[in-house]
Amino acid sequence: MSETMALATPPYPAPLRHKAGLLRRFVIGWGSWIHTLFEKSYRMKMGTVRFPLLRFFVINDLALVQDVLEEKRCPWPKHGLMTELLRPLMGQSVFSANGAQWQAQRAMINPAFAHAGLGRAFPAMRAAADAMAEQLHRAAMQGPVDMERAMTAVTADVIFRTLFSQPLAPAQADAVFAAFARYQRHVQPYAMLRLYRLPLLGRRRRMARAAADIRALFAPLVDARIMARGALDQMPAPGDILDALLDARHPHTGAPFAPDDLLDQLATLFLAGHETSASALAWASYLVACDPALQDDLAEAIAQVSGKAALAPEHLKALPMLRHLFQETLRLYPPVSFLMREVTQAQVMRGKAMRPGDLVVVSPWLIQRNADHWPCPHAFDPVRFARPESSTAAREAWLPFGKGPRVCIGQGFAMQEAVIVLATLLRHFRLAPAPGPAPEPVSRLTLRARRGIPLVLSPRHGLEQA
Ligand code: HEM
Repeated sequence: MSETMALATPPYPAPLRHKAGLLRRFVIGWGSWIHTLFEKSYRMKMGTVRFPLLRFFVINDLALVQDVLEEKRCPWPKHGLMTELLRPLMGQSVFSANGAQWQAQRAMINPAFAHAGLGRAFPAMRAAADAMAEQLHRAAMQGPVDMERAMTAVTADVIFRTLFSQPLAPAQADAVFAAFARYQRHVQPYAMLRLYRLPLLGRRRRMARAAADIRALFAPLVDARIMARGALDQMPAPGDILDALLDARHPHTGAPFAPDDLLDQLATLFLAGHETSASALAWASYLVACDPALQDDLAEAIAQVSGKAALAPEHLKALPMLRHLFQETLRLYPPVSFLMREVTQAQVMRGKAMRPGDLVVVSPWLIQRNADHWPCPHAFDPVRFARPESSTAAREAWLPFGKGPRVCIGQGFAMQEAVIVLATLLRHFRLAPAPGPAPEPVSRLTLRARRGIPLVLSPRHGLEQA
């Protein structure tokens, strides 16, 4: 395997030599957070960044990270700025709510989420991955394929099937991709204008329009399901997440979700459930495209494990290297690169005085690229996840899904989905980077590539299932 070869360093923005001043940070931060980082950001235990509106404390020290994310000493709610950035898309849902409201929502969603139990979700994931392969065979004949778009289509299809028991049409998936890209384009300047206390220049309206385009997908499906449940008492319910959300009751009041709240939760599960996975899968396909030896080893392992049979749950267990590829991708390109929390009590951390309202940033991007935890931190080395000496780092300094009570509800779902999608992709195609510049990661709400991730896909005859 590629273990003995020199390790490749996939693209990331060259850190600035020194911390940028207010004006420079505004200009650079307009397009992407990670471009404002400077060399010391990748080494320091804790740093401070001042904006006219807010002070940010960036915490990389693992003991402090645990203190914040585990909330053992005091509450560390999601910061109001983050809630504001997400509100048009998700309302006040389980991703952004705090305190008792969040607790009740999570309690109502947890059983709904058991409906996405991994065994149960498997067929939906496999069907979406097979549909992806079919579409990609057609698309690949036209030239390089943008993997960001392709991975959005398949992950949106997976979550749609799990939520609503029906596939998402490719045209709908494209519309979601375009609307979310518009949202991302406006949200980053919005955040900068807010932080600098400047007029928002219509950004809020444009974000609301993009969000409405995405949310419009759901209302007709909910209405149709409610009617069907009323009319067809005798018919078995599909038993998907929508059914479970309709049956969910508030732990104290016994009330169901109000119609708007239900839409907020559906939009949240849809967006959190596909945008992040799409980003990581697009980077994973790029990383493997740049390592032909690894790619051939993986394709051979998939063929050995499953032959030409349809993928089954037991095949996934026998493909640890595919899992390590995805873990390493999430280390290098965490889709949620910054977690934001609010200081609720005045306190001192590493000699820095914090006041209520200050913003604390825990950054998977920085922690997972810190040389104190990871040797050759910017290099692509999936095998590191197989080495016993990485186990402490993998436990403590690998947090693409967050940690503590607010840890991602879909972690197991995402890992299973990734292995199915990557196995299907590698079974059908040999991947190579398209000619032209390497993709450039930019981080806004999620981490994406500035101009997409184009790959050349050549059919691998003989390995795809019969
Ligand atoms: C590679 C894929 C994924 C990544 C990297 C990811 C990452 C994250 C992270 C970092 C958080 C915590 C944010 C914070 O602490 O501020 C989170 C929360 C969440 N994620 Fe994921 N996620 C992924 C896939 C999914 C999937 C597939 C679903 C649903 C099907 C999902 C649903 C959620 C929800 C509902 C929350 C909010 C949990 C709460 O606050 O109680 N995510 N995710």
